[in-house]
Amino acid sequence: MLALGKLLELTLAGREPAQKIQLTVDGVQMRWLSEGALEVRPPEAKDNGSDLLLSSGIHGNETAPIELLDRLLHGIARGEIKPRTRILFLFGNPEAMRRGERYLELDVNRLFNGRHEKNIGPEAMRAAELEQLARSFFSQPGRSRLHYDLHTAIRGSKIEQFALYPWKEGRQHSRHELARLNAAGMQAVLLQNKTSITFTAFTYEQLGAEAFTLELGKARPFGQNQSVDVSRLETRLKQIIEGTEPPTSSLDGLQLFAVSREIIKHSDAFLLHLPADVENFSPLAQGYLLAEDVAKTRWVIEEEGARIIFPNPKVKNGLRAGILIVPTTDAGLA
Ligand SMILES: O=C(O)CCC(=O)N[C@@H](CCC(=O)O)C(=O)O
Ligand SMILES: [Zn+2]
Repeated sequence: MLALGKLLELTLAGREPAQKIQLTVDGVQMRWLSEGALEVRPPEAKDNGSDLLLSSGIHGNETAPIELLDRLLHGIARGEIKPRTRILFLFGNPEAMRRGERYLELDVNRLFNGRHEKNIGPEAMRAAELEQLARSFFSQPGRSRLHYDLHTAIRGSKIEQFALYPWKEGRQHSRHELARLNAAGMQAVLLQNKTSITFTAFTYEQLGAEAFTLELGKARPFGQNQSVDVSRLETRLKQIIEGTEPPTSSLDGLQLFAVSREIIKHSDAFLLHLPADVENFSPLAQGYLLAEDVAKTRWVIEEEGARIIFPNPKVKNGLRAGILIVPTTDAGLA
């Protein structure tokens, strides 16, 4: 296998490859751009005009998505997967990956869309670099742009695999992209309704990509991901990469949710009234006191059919400590 196919090994070892550009037997070019960043370019005659950004390791302890991208890269480097798309592979937070931690000082996925400029340290610099790599990758006009940022969650989930779809004023969510996610094994999609500071919010809002955060199961250390079944996503990604994706338009079985409220932790006095092992998508009854904070702030459930995802009272003050969601329909899709 070509040495550049071992991007994960290089990244975990903190090494730069001796040779920055390599060609596979089929003339596919692999180009190392920076730590944890590699571009794959098909021969011009094979290029189908699609640009695909695949990122993982934005949170260093979410290893199933890192292992998935590693397998895809190996397949390409061995000539077993024959790309017709341009691809940018990114491992988001290499130092956190080496330490097996979500982040070191700052959560990289809260540093996009301008936030890195208001912070200092290696993670703020990395977020700036990731923005630059994505901006440069998606700079070619006339090509389709798709970004999947792959994650696993801190806790178990009543719905194992789901996507979060960013929002931008004046732009409609795409039915076609949801059908694609359905075919890739996602069981639910959460439609955002305001701007955000995540990586996919940046590529969606500023670079015009279709962009999704994909949650694939529970976070576990390297080599312990047997229970995280990414087979349907992996198959779909290979098809997208090779330009052999079967057409699909079905949203059958796909559950849609809208954000009702983000629970923001304002102070160290923040209290979240949920058991530590509560699962994502757990239902919450109307009238339930979910959280309390300074100045007598109270979060009481008013919504019918409310559920909670990503509850986390340990986030830094000012950040989201959970998302309240409600069921929605496909009425607003384009
Ligand atoms: O399990 C959790 O609490 C967090 C899992 C995770 O990392 N999720 C992403 C979602 C990003 C988005 O909102 O699109 C995150 O919190 O960064
Ligand atoms: Zn994550």
